[in-house]
Amino acid sequence: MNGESTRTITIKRISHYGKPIGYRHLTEQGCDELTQHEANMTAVILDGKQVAAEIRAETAKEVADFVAGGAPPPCLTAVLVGEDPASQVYVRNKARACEKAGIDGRTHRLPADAGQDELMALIAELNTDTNVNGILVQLPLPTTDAVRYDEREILDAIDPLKDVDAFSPVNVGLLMQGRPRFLPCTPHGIVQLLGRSNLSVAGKKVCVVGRSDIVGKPMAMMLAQKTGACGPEVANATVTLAHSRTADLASVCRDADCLIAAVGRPEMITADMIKPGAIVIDVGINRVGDKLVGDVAFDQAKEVASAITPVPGGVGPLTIAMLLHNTLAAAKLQSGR
Ligand SMILES: Nc1nc2c(c(=O)[nH]1)N[C@@H](CN(C=O)c1ccc(C(=O)N[C@@H](CCC(=O)O)C(=O)O)cc1)CN2
Repeated sequence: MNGESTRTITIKRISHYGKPIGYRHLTEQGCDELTQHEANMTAVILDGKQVAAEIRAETAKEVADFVAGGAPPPCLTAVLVGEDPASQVYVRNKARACEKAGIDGRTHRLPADAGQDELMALIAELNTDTNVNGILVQLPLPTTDAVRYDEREILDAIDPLKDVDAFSPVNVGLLMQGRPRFLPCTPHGIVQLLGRSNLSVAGKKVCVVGRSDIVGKPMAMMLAQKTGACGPEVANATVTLAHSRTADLASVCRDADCLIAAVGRPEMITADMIKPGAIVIDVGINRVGDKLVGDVAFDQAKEVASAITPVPGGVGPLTIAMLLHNTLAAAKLQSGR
């Protein structure tokens, strides 16, 4: 053998919703690598719409069972301040998704210049309304010449038991401690997408780019938790939380087995920043002209990655699916059923 080490490899083909996703090479050393790249395939496209439809169907079934048990339909109230076109679309889509799942979806609209006091008064009213199980304030809040909202004060005012976005300090703290009440919708959607695609990040290096309260920070926290703390799907990753001030961002990204981009800068993650065979999750939704693009330069990234989410049709649809899930969870929590 000339002193050379041998490498016994078992190749296991894996798939995502019936489509071949690549191969796992199981070596003697116990190393488990996704090496679709070596197999000379372009990345599998992770279909967020399909996974979201599956989760929404499961939630609809659970809602029907809950109501059949004598409970009123869960009620989600969205608060939309101003007329931002994207926010209007998201709120409308949330209402439609609620209706399809058997959830009572309501929307309160306030003018952009309603002001902090009026918005705080509405939150106080919704907190005490026993018919309302979930409350969300659509973000971002508008800024006008006359009015600037204190977003933190508003999110802090939402009753944590009705906080289906999981943005309140109590729910953030519970997640941090590994005993979440509600999981924030976008990171939870990503965990579901990975888990349901049989993509494990346990023991792997994950780099989350972007430290927002909505995605980056909770995402990092969830992936680093022990098995079971944030659901059975994905945990035990070694996580790096990178951001705009990270030194040599490209090499930090390139070191990751799974790269999650949530920075809000169109196509800033280029192919040279991706480790061959890495899983790439694109959370960005950027409007460039009349096109919607992610934070990842998709066409070049898919030649390097083993699996990648598209924009649109990747992470976005999962956000609303997980919101329905949280609304049902809130209704169950409040009814004690
Ligand atoms: N209170 C909240 N505000 C915001 C959240 C949130 O989770 N809670 N997240 C985003 C907006 N958002 C939901 O509110 C959201 C964004 C995108 C999608 C989505 O399905 N995107 C589609 C593309 C849709 C399009 O054409 O614009 C996709 O990616 O395929 C759903 C929900 C900020 N605010």
